[in-house]
Amino acid sequence: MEPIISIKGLGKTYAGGFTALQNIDLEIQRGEIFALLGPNGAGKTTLISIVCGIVNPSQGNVTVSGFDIQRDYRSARRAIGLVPQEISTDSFESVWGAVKFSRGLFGKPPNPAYLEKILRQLSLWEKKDNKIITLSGGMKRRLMIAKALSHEPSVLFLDEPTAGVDVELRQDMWEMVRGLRDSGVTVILTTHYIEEAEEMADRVGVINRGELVLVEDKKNLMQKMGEKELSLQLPEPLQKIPDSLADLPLRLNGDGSQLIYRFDIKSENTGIAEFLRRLNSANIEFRDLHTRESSLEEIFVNLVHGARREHEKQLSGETQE
Ligand SMILES: Nc1ncnc2c1ncn2[C@@H]1O[C@H](COP(=O)(O)OP(=O)(O)OP(=O)(O)O)[C@@H](O)[C@H]1O
Repeated sequence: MEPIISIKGLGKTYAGGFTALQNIDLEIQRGEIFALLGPNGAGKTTLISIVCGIVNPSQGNVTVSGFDIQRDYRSARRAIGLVPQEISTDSFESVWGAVKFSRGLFGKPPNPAYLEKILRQLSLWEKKDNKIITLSGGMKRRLMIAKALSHEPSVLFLDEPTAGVDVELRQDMWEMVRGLRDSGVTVILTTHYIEEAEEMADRVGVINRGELVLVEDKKNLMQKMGEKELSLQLPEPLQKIPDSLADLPLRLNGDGSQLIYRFDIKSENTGIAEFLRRLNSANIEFRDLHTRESSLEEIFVNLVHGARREHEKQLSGETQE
């Protein structure tokens, strides 16, 4: 199936000469939730802004729903709903008035039944006649989404949808975004909360210093890059790792009551059987054991730090030449 968004060879150098994006190739499939992760200043907003036609690219092409964002700007833009980071609405407008107005901006004929459907989906129907100023922060955020959906876009961009939102509301937002995806909307979100990507995304893209360093199915990513830990609960805490086990990838937790063995999920031989045999020979007993996979956060930190180290190495190489 043709991707809903196709980005080829995209680059952006701002007027001052700063290159914010380079060589970005990315395809977004219809109906997926794609999370774009990256540290501050990595280029996430620049990328979204180009796709939405707010910033002009310096190189490359982007199509949305088959429309070139520069040649067919209006058709491409019509296919997109954008929820920016900042809440910006006319406070004295009613909820209903705001979504109706947003739809009108895209030249769409009125469709009260559709607007009712999205307000109900976003749990805002009861508030349709309320002035925006009377809504809670969470409701205002949902209203921003309703406005972005008002012209029936096929792709929804959410820039940091839950920044500064409390845990409970964040879970509600996640639930709601999944509901949108199930109703056929493709969702692309940027986030600093790795758990958000871990929780919601079908695929993850990591952007660092303007380069897309990785695009991967979330499940594969966690399997491919992740490590696992086997923790043994000890009946008697250990002061230190016994010398006879010193060559193994082991560590103790803070009070010595857990012995933690780290292994690679990809590896054919995890070494667990050997580890347990040697534990027995060392007369170390355990009460309980469990395994844990490394989180997306650990993977992400490794990736970004790894890339930074590589970059610094290159720079120091250049200065030595
Ligand atoms: N109009 C501009 N002129 C010059 N440089 C800019 C402009 N807009 C952004 N930049 C620079 O481009 C880089 C990428 O910025 P961008 O806002 O895309 O990052 P981001 O990944 O969205 O960051 P954050 O997570 O902090 O929102 C930054 O170094 C930023 O300073």
